[in-house]
Amino acid sequence: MKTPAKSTKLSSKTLRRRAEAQLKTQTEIKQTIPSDYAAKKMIHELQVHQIELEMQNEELKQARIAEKLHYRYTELFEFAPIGYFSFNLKGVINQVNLRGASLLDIERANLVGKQFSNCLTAQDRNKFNRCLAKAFAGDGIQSFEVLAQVGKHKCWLNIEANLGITETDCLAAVIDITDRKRADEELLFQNDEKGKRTDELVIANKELFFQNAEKEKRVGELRVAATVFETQEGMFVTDANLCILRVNKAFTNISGYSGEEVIGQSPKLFNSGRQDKAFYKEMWNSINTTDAWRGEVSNRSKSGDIYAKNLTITAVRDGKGVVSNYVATFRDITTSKAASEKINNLAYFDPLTQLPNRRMLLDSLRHVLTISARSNQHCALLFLDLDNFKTLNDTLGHDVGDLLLQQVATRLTDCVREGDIVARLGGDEFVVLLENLSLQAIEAANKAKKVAKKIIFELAQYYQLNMHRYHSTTSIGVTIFSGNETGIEELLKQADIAMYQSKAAGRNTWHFFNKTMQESIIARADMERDLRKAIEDNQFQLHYQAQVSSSGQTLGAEALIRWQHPERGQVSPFNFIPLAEETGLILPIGQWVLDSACAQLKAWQKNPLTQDLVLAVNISAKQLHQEDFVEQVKATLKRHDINPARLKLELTESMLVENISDIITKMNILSKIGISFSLDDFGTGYSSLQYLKKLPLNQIKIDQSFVRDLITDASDRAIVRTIITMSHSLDISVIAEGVETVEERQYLLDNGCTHYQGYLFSKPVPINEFEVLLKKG
Ligand SMILES: Nc1nc2c(ncn2[C@@H]2O[C@H](COP(=O)(O)O[C@H]3[C@@H](O)[C@H](n4cnc5c(=O)[nH]c(N)nc54)O[C@@H]3COP(=O)(O)O)[C@@H](O)[C@H]2O)c(=O)[nH]1
Repeated sequence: MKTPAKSTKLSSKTLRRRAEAQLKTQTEIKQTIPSDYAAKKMIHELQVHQIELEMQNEELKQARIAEKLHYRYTELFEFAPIGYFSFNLKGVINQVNLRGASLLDIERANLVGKQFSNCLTAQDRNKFNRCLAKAFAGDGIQSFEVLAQVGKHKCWLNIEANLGITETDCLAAVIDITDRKRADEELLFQNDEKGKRTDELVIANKELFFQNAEKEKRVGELRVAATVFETQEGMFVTDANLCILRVNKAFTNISGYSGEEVIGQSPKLFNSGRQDKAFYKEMWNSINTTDAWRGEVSNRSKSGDIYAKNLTITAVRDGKGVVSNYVATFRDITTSKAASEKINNLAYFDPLTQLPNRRMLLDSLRHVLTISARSNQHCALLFLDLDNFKTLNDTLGHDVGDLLLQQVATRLTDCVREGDIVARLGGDEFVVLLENLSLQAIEAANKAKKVAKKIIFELAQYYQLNMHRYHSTTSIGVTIFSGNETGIEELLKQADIAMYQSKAAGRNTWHFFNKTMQESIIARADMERDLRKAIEDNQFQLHYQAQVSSSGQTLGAEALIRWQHPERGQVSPFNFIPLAEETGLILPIGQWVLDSACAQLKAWQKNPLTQDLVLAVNISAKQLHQEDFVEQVKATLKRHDINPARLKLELTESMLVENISDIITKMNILSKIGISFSLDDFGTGYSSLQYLKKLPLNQIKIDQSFVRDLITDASDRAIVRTIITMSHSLDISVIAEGVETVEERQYLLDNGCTHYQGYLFSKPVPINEFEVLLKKG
């Protein structure tokens, strides 16, 4: 601490001068100055001296105040409760108050001139030096805590250091914060302890919570166990000796036995006798080795009824691993079993005949193919289709049809060995699968042939269908196979193809499948595909063949369709019309022909040379049997606005077998509006004079098969003459087709046939050629 500056005593000269200066400013003193010089001077001297005295007094007074202040300040400095230090740049103590020295417990005199950092613990010395340097650098007050080595003790000091006013030293206030530090540490420790205790409390809480949860769980488990025991499933518990200890309500419901009736008894009480010893042996084997068994058993209820149940037996072991109990749970599956059997039946059996259905057949075939692949045994697949079944259904009704199917099923089953499969595919189609016929294909075929013959014979026997005695036949296709090289669908197709051959061969017979037959079927499928495309792409054309009178005049023409196939060239109607009829494609084709013919008639109507020509159009059975056939024809006529008298529809004899009354009605309607009818291929079919009379026919066409050998064949001549005579007697005009020679024409003319069609006059030709011929006359 610096000593305050002492009051410097004024020199007498200075004092005199100041007193003189002050006297000049004191007017009241001047007024009292006497006029006498000496007196004046003395008074002046006295006055100056008085002022000098006053000034000295004042100076003394000020010095005393300063001294007092100094001591006060020193007192404050020395006895302040804070240690004050002054350090130089190197950290050497310049000054220190008493508190500072006592903080470090070192005599003040021993501190001044020493490094302060020497009083600190080694680890805090750098910290002190760093902070001191910052203070000297003018970084403001540096506040930091250091640990000082005070004698044998350590003491925490808080230092606040700042650069002094002179900037030559650094002033620092130092306080002992050891107690606070300890209190902090204590607090920290206590907090730590508190934290630890809180953690322990949390753990304890958790443990308690877990214990409660466990308890809850166990209570819940017991509740669940109790509930489970009383579920829909029957349950009983036995001891290790199979003595029943407990049963649940469902047990009583299912078995009919109350708890009292069975507790203490053995489960043998429920035996139905349907399971043999081996069954139980296997069951106990499983329980003894795996502690469980699951399966289906039939048991006897108290009432004596047998019921099926799904049973699970579980062995319960005690802590030592010894079986203490057995728990049996079971469900009555009598109803669900019956239901699943029913479902299975519906899925795999035909409900009408109870025979396996298509799905079951396919499954069986798959199995047979696998077995055959291993054994090399030949098997046979017979595909059956009842002949004219549709007619029976249509005439006597479906109920009667169903009766026939049922009886057929029984007869078929009787025709084959046990193990062979008879299945119904649907409708009137059945399949017979004959297994393990022979290692030799020939022998297998012979055996299959025998079965096929037997089936043909048995199915051809009379059936009693309610009130009706009915005769039916069947067509069979047979394919022989061995191994699994040919797929299931392929085998069915082969047998089907063979069956169609039997149909084509007149029905009521059997045929073996052969490759040629398959090829023709494939060709037919190709043709059908092409025919559909032909309709879409309009690949058809009409050719016209003249119909002439005995004088050679062209009365009209027959429109004959031609198919210009993009790859095959011209396809004959002989090849595609039958297929079109079978597939129904004849309907769009027939309509196209009718439309084209009418369009041609419309064109002819405008020309005097052609306006009287009659155009004959072939109508197929399918077309004629359409319900709206009449409307279609009328609409076509209207669309083209042509005279109906110029249109002639050619029907064939064979078309007149079915629904004759409907045909007559249709013909009559069309006939009334002027359309004429010609009966084609006459003599080749089943001609009944009976219906001939009823039909509104305008013309009969003698089939070319009778004309072809007319000159050489007497019977053809006789037929032709008969047809001509009959036509005349029915007052129907007659035309002969296929007239190729003058002799044929002459014979026909000589016998009264005056209209002809044939190569002698013209082949069927395109319209432009036909019109050229017309012009030529
Ligand atoms: N439903 C429809 N059937 C049609 C249609 N167009 C033809 N057909 C029928 O196709 C069969 C074959 O007809 P096509 O090959 O045209 O044969 C006809 C004539 O070309 C042939 N013919 C005529 N004259 C002679 C002859 O002197 N010699 C000889 N070898 N053949 C001759 O006869 C067939 C005429 O048949 P038809 O109808 O019976 O008068 C045939 O059955 C056609 O009916 C059609 O558009 N729709």
